Amino acid sequence: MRKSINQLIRLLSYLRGHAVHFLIGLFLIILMSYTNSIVPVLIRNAIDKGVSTGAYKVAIRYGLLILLVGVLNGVFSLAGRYLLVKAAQYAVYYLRMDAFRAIQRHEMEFFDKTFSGQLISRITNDTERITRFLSFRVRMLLYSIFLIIISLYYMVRMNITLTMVALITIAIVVGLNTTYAMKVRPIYDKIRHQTGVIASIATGTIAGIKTIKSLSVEENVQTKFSQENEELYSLNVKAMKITALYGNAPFLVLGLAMSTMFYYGGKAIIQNTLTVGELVAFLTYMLTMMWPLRALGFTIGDIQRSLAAASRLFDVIDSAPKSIDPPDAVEISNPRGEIEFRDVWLTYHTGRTVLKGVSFKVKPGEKVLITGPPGSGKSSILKLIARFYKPTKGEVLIDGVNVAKIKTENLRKIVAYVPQEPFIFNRSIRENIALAKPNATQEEVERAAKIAKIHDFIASLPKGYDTVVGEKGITLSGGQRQRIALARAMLMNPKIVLLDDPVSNLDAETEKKLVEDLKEILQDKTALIVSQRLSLVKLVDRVIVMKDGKIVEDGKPEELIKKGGIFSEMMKAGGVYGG
Ligand SMILES: Nc1ncnc2c1ncn2[C@@H]1O[C@H](COP(=O)(O)OP(=O)(O)OP(=O)(O)O)[C@@H](O)[C@H]1O
Repeated sequence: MRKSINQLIRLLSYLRGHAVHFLIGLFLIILMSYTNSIVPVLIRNAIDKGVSTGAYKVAIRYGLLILLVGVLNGVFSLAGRYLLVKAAQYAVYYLRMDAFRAIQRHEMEFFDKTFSGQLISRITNDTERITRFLSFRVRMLLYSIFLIIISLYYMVRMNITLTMVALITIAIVVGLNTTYAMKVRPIYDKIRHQTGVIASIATGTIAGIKTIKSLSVEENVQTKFSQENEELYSLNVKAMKITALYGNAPFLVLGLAMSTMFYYGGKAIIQNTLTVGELVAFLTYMLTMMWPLRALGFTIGDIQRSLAAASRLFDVIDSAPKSIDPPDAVEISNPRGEIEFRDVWLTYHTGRTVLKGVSFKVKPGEKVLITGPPGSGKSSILKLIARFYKPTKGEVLIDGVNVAKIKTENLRKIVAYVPQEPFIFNRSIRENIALAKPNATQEEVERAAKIAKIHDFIASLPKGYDTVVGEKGITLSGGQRQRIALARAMLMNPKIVLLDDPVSNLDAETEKKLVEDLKEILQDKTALIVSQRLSLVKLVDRVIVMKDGKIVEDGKPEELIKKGGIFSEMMKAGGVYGG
């Protein structure tokens, strides 16, 4: 309970900038409850003081008053809803931004451990639920509660017995709707989950369509899809059955209540203890309250769920580091590009230790090939230099400074990491290259593209640097993607370049060309290249061979060949490790 209250306070604090809008909105909703609940009283007066006594003009006057109240009600509803929705959207805008920023501050391990679908759901579904809560649910709750209270006040003043009938009806309808909400909600949850399952099968199928087609497994995929689709169908039917049952029950209760009111009311009219106008007013109250009563069951249940959604978002925000930089972060103003590993150990969150006491030093400007069997920890070395992960033990240093202490912005300028399968965003080539420096000039972008030897290709496209690539744009070949990624890296003029398997996806010809060009691209840089392809040997001064998380060979390529160890065997085998 205490936690829920704290979460509610924290959620409401996001309304800060629009608190006045929110409060006026709430006030207007209360006025709306009031205008709605006095209509039956006006009807009573129109009947008792006008129609029943033959005072036609009085009846007309009340008729006009009802019209005026109706108009006011519309105005309050419109303005109240507008203000509340505006305030809620504003709050959720900031909440969503906070969550998004926090997600980006999280360390790589967080993404290893968290399903991406879950994170997407935080930013989309959970924020949507909170918007609904702050704008719609809060409005309904306030409206319903005030409407019921004000209506009961007028009812008690008219007739106690009929008020008792109304109270019993209220209790039954709220009870029925709460039960309905309890029964149907888990099914709706399952429907939401199942829709997600179906969406992920569809996404996976579309993303992997080439593999599916090449293996001719369309039927298997269809069978799986069909099973999940059937499950969704039966869940929807189940939800519909419950809705049909509970959705109509309140009308039965209402019918019973109205008959009872006629029974007692009729008698009371004959005994002169109730007027016709009062009976009509009671019946109108029952009709007016019906919708708010039905909504109440859902609204009450939804508060807890909305707060749970808020809590999930707050967890994402709170679990992120407050800043991506350590408090005592330093800058290296004139980097030389020296790298050192001092007895580095790395254990991933899975518990697997992939680096076991790795020590080496790379001189500024040196080019090093890191090779070895799959899973021996080669890429992990690069990831530690780029500070995607922290060593479990030991130190990684650049120019003698522990990378953990280097300001992130500074580190990103010094070190460029080009992943094995660079991600090309669905934007223009210019934007893709200028990703790390969006305000880069055309000259800077072109210079980077020229260094990466992709400028001529880009210039040959009809739209040049404005050509959109990726989904819905032109498709780039593996080699072109690598070059765009290299241009992206070169734009920052880094001192250290880390290439993770740069030629693994390339055909022999493209590989040869890239290796030739890399010589020039990496000219004045320190470079660490992870690869099992020996074409890269001619590019490097030194080779480090990894095996089972340890360095097993380290030296000049010629020396290692002479030594006759793993590396010389690889050379003899003529290429890919073990292949
Ligand atoms: N983020 C991660 N979380 C958990 N385990 C990981 C992670 N990254 C890598 N691993 C595991 O660590 C081991 C070493 O991975 P790494 O990518 O460093 O090896 P590698 O030598 O570069 O392999 P390959 O040549 O196949 O790319 C592998 O067993 C891999 O499954």
